[in-house]
Amino acid sequence: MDRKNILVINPGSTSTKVAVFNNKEKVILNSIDHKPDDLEKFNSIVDQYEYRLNLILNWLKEEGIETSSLRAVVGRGGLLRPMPGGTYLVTEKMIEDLRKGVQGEHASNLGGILAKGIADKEGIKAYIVDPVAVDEFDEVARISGMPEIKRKSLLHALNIKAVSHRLADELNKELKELNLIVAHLGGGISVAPVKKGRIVDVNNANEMGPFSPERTGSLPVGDLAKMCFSGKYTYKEIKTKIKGKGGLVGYLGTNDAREVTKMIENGDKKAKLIFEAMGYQIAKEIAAMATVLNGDVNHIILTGGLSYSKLLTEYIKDMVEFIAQITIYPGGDEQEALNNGVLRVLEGKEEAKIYENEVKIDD
Ligand SMILES: Nc1ncnc2c1ncn2[C@@H]1O[C@H](COP(=O)(O)OP(=O)(O)OP(=O)(O)O)[C@@H](O)[C@H]1O
Ligand SMILES: CCCC(=O)O
Repeated sequence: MDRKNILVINPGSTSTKVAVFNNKEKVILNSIDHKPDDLEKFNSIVDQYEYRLNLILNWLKEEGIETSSLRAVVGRGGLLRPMPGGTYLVTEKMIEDLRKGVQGEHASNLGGILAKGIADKEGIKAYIVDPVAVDEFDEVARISGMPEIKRKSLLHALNIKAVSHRLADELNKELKELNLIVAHLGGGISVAPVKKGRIVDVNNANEMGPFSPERTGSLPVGDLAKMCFSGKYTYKEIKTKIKGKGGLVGYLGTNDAREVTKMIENGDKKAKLIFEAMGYQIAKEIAAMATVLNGDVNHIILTGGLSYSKLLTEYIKDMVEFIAQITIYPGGDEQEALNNGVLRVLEGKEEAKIYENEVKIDD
């Protein structure tokens, strides 16, 4: 059979998004949703491997797509060791680290493992592209202010790199000619200065920067320390308050910006204040990243699900348009970004990186 298709696997906490591409053309796309009951029985994310693998293989069968038609398989990469961005071949060492969760557990740790599982059976290559552990920081950006704690690069690298490439293409420029600030506004928020294609700084989307639909972002540290030692909360409860029950969820009981917009339209003053505060913090972070680029900013990009909200984007625009022109790419398409990453390699525009050559392995 003619091997023409690329299988894309993007495992999330509540779904596994799958797609098949023929070159740039999306042949088919599906979101396989997982009920909480189905996932709760597993002790860890990697234990979900067989379960998610079978769902993907059954879906391919139902759609009449033979695995023998696949040219390559690509998965969303996870919390690996800090690494430069790019498209990576999935190697045994990478699989070992994805299984261990070297920087923690994340549903995307399964992406590379599932991709390699399917690719090996077909004797083809498996890849990951721009995982959340992409780290291209300037050294100065790692210093936190407390010697025991380092600033970490954990971010929506896949979409940030993808929209940066998209804007460069649309401007008919090379990415390495541009200085951009990209704000991915999703369930979590990453605001990154992209200097000639390199993400030289970013708020750690899990625990720093602006608050988001369900995360607190940065907090006054003294008050947080007091809360941690108040005896009222366990470590797990505090972690959930920071990520999961923070941000819009903490103040308004929902992580859905559409619901918040309805509340505001119905005259809810608290909802208006909180939503504006989120815009205010995002705008401040964008301006902070402009200083990282010494004010030499060609363009600001707003992307992610929240950037569908005109209310929010207009608020941000009003505060930061003095810095540079703003382009909005609502949503983002991670499946397309994964496919494009592999195509860049298959078409010889980029070389696939080898994980163990790019990261520091000291264990
Ligand atoms: N049409 C819309 N108008 C306003 N807000 C929207 C719209 N569509 C999605 N959102 C909001 O976008 C947010 C989710 O964004 P997104 O889908 O990018 O997040 P995610 O994929 O769950 O998480 P992440 O981007 O952190 O990986 C939610 O608050 C959601 O309500
Ligand atoms: C760690 C940042 C990416 C995410 O929120 O999933």
